[in-house]
Amino acid sequence: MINSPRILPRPRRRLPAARPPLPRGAETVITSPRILPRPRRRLPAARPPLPRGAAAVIDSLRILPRPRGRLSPARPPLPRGAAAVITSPRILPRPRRRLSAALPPRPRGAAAPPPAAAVAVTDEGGVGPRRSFRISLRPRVRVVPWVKPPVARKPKDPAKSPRPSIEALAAEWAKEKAASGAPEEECVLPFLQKGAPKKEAFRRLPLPHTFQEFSIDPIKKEELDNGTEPPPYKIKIIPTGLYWLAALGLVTAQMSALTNHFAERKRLRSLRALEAIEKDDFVIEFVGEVIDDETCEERLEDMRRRGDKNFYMCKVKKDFVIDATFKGNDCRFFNHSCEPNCQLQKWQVNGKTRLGVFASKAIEVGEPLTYDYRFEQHFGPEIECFCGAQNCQGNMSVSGKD
Ligand SMILES: C[S@@+](CC[C@H](N)C(=O)[O-])C[C@H]1O[C@@H](n2cnc3c(N)ncnc32)[C@H](O)[C@@H]1O
Repeated sequence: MINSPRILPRPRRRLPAARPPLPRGAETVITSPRILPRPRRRLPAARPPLPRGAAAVIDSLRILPRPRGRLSPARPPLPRGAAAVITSPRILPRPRRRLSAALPPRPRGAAAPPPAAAVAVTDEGGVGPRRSFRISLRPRVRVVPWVKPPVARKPKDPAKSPRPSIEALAAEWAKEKAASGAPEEECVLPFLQKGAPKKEAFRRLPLPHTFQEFSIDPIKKEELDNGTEPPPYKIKIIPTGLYWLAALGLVTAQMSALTNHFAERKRLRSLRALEAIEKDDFVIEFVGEVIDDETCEERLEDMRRRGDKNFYMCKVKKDFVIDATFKGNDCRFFNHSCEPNCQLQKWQVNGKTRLGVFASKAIEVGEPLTYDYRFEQHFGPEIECFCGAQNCQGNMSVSGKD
């Protein structure tokens, strides 16, 4: 499992210089995911220069002055039980020297920040659900480890029996599996095997996916229940070989059309595996706001009017649309592929319908994670498909179905 973000070299093509270059050694902290627009041209220079050393909190289109004390104390905690809201990226100041000085030091002996989830988001540009201005990621940009804020725990209900541990559930699962006649080696859970990364138990659930297993994922559940923000998505910039070819002067008219095509592809934010995933493994749950058809239509209309290109809705059934536009987890970054390595499945868990992504083949570390939207009920206009698969259908028919 890769725990630290790898920032790969910036592609050759220069990004629009809408933003002045960061001073040497400056760092930017990306603390929460935000799908940024793909500005066609330069953004209007309406943004006044920040005063020296000032930090900006970007919340939609408003640039707020930095509060005196902590970075964003103005944001009230979410109500209990509310889903974690992914609303805005917080850009920390561009300090003259080291950014880390601006962050509170980790107390002695404190645990290291939590490792990455089983998946990482790579930013190759993208169009977001809300208009904002572009954040230029420069080669020196570094993702600073996220320190989990203290969790507001719910008081325990003494009447409720304590939740069984993962190990207890695993033992129960192994017993069931053995009873079903499975060979001995299949009755051992991968994450309990010697040398297996401990975190795996909490990030992904093993085979087979009983309802019980599907409904336990303590970390994900906690993120959704306690109203804290989920960990930031790791951003990687993947260079495209085509830019090197372009630099070598091999660009013909056809070639430039191809480059444009790939430049389009490059803008796709994608999700990559941070650990090897076996076939049929549970990868992640598709979560978001559950909205009815009417709200869904309204939101789609808003998005069309704004010219949004990325859609994050998935229709489960009538009046049951999961919208990960404003609230969601890494699952919202799964791209479509005509030759996917995952599959979105509908599950009934304790009487509730839930969506889970499962690996449809063995997946290597670093591989982009995809599923086929055409077999799922995804929304959005019919758009050209950039999946690059040999059997690519050319477009994604992603209109909603009942
Ligand atoms: C659920 S989002 C996936 C994450 C998205 N790439 C992003 O940057 O946020 C779905 C959107 O991604 C884009 N997308 C996903 N797969 C694509 C593909 N194969 N070709 C073109 N666009 C794709 C489409 O704009 C689609 O509406």
